[in-house]
Amino acid sequence: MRAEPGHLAHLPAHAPRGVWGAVMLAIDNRGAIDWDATEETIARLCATGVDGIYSNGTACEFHCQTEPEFDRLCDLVAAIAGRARLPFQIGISQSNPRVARERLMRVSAFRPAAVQFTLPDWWPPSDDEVMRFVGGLCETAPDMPLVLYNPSHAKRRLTLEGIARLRAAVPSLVGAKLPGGDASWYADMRRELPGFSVFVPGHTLATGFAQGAHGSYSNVACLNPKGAVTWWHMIRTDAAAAAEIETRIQAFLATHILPFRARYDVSDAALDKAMAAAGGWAPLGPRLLWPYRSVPNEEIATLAKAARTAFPEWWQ
Ligand SMILES: CC(=O)N[C@H]1[C@H]([C@H](O)[C@H](O)CO)O[C@](O)(C(=O)O)C[C@@H]1O
Repeated sequence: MRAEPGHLAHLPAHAPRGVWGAVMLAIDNRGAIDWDATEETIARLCATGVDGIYSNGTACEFHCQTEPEFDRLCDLVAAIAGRARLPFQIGISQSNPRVARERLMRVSAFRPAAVQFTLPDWWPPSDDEVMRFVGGLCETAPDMPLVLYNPSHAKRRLTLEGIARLRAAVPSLVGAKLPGGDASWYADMRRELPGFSVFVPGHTLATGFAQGAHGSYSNVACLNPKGAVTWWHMIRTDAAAAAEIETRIQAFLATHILPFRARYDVSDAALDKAMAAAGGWAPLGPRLLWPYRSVPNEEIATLAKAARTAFPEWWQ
């Protein structure tokens, strides 16, 4: 069974939907955060028509930020998104659960639309510990909508049934950011999580939406936020055209992006930032914070050309 085309309408009003753009950090030649360029990047992202922006996902290198950097970035994101009247989410994710809880306490003051969190990560938490952790986040900020970020590289992966149990116990859990799956995964998702916002990877959004997903914290928006927004509109109005674009996106990733993993031994954050640098919509290079490796600068011009050849309509 396919999902109702109107499945977005079945979400509660405050649940996230659509294409959200990742805040990414501009890094200077010495390896420090370039705050001016980062500010400019966030402002440009806000002007692209995305449904919202979020900071401190993987692409934002949350795992490498110090606490003062985290606070400064939250301040910046809240100010710029506020000025643009755009919803924003902040990730409080941290492998140390007590530090994550402290981040949650501090960001509540900025009134984000929701907060994203990963599970405690050094020692994989048991079911009971997961429940205590998420319950504790809810106690810390009872009115804050929570979004679980449980990617495929998380040390503890929850099943859809596990997420449903968590949601039953913690009603402020409104959504999750998940790797998605095949048709049977989506069938399980529709059964287990009705009215719950499920976001899937950017390059699978057309097939994901057709099967009941509600949006994406999107890698396609790293490459070209306006293009990702146009595509999202198409996904809801012209499924055949949207599927054709998805085929092109996946071919582009397979041919031009994923090979960087083996060639340079880089992380997903490095792939996202290489795409952003090639997209050229912001003063952003491919460099990551220490100690992570990046796609070398010399690759960006070739990648930029490949992107414009693959999606000429996005750079007109
Ligand atoms: C393929 C894709 O869209 N990847 C995106 C992922 C996934 O949305 C998430 O891991 C769920 O699979 O989130 C990010 O890492 C993040 O939040 O910074 C950005 C990245 O571009």
